[in-house]
Amino acid sequence: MEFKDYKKLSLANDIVILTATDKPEDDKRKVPEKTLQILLIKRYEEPYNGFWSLPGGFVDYDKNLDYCAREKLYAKTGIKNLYMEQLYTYGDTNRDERGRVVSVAYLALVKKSDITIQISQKTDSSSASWFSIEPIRKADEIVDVNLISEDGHLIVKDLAFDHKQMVIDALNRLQNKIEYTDLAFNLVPEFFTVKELQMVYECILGRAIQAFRRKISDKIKPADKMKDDGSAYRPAQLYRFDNKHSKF
Ligand SMILES: O=P(O)(O)OC[C@H]1O[C@@H](O)[C@H](O)[C@@H]1O
Repeated sequence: MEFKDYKKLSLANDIVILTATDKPEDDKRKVPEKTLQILLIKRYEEPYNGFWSLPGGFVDYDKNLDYCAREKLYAKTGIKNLYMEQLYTYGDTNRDERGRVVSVAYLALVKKSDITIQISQKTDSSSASWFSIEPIRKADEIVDVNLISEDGHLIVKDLAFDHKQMVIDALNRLQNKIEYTDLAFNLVPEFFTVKELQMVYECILGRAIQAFRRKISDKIKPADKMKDDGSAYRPAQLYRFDNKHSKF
């Protein structure tokens, strides 16, 4: 067969954008636990009209794949310059009823403080929203997920297309990579306490980590600052990422 004889496919990008944020905390004296959140977009057209979905879209014929993913992300959410890696390629023949659409999914990590303002500036910001992630694990693997709106009222169990599987795969990727890479530092501000960093690791892994300070010590360095939250307690030392050991 010649090139012209092969039927052409359509190509899409989808992006799993994750951030870590404080869980609502009753006891104001404690460092709040963290929860992972994901940015979803509401669809206002068929297929899956009215469903929540990952930000994404079709790849432009004349643009590079990674460039397109970043451009679509910016167009739909106002976010740019964030950590992003390819996750997986989703190619089931029936994944999109409009035709043969293969989607290359990306995992993006972002500090929430960097992007809140940009989202609120978007004209259609009402269609973009953060959801807290409640992973369902079997042994150590994440096998399903519930997504809960920030006010806790809406629980999303199904997403458009195969996007829920993309979310599950992204969470497993993050969980598997976090212990041997520096990925977690994309989810904390420039200055953080050891306890805050530990909470980020623990919410990704879904379990407590013993002797965390010792395990992390060669990746962080003290900053010339203390965290004073106004409480009667001693201010905590702030640290920053020490990227001399970075694998990136
Ligand atoms: O959002 P539109 O442009 O309709 O279509 C793009 C979507 O079509 C799906 O196959 C992809 O997963 C992507 O999210």
